[in-house]
Amino acid sequence: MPDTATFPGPGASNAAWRAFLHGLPGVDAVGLQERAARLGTRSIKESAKGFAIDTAISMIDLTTLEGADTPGRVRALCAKAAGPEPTDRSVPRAAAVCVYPDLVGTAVEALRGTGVAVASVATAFPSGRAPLEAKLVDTRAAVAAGAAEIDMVIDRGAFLAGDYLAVFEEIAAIREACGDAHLKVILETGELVTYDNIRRACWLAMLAGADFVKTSTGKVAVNATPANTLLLLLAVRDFLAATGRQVGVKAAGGIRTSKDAVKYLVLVNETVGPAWLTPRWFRLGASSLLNDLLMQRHKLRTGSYSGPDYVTVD
Ligand SMILES: O=C[C@H](O)COP(=O)(O)O
Repeated sequence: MPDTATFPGPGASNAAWRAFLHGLPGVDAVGLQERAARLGTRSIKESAKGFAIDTAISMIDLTTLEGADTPGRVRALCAKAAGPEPTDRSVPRAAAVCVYPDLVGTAVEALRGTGVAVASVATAFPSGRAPLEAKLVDTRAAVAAGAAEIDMVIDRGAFLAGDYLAVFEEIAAIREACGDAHLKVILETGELVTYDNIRRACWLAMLAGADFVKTSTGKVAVNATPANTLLLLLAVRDFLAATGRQVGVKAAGGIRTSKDAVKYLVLVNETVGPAWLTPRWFRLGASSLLNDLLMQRHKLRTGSYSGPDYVTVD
């Protein structure tokens, strides 16, 4: 675990950042994948399944990030996030609804008084390719419209070119533009090529002020995986030990089944433990997971799957 004495201080040069990030311990890729796979096969007791499903529902950032999104679609999603099963009030609400910045106002209106947060992607999502000034405008607009959480994506081009200082400064500037809103930093792990790079990007984001580190946009070939999520969990654990500051983790992209969601909860429980096992510190970013969780919940309670009319279309 890195010592705080080795952290680059304010005004550190790119060379200092490079020395710090490349001085982090290398990732044992085979060991990481084996550990993630082993934890993924761990079964949970039948009695704990209901709790796990409800916990997963409460951790969802219910997401729609399509060019064809409409206010009507966002309102329907908000209704679903606030009351996933209208005839059963025991179903927990989702943690947040995640939308593009121009739809934040619609979501804020629809979710008022429900306790569900509005999250918005910003900073030229999903590519991250725009001038910093445009990214700041994007972020401020989303916050001004009422977003309580901003999901920013890092500039992978700068990171892969070794321009760590630029990535650090950009995250720090967006963190400042967020004001009271929480900042989730999307590393886009599927484009960072190596596990060592994922660990470096994660430390860079945490040191720049990220409230959450998030695996993926959901828009590339490889999104959340148990291995890259495990790597983030180990980093936030080490960061807490080194600095006393807790950072959340969001696994996002490609998580569609209850089985997968429960695997992520087992990963959290077995690595960083109950301190992260709440929506405050762990999220599942997903556009089409909720229905499967609702169907499994119904099966657990009644012994049979519901008919096709039981859940609304995602
Ligand atoms: O942040 C959430 C992701 O964009 C959702 O990805 P997904 O559509 O694969 O569930």
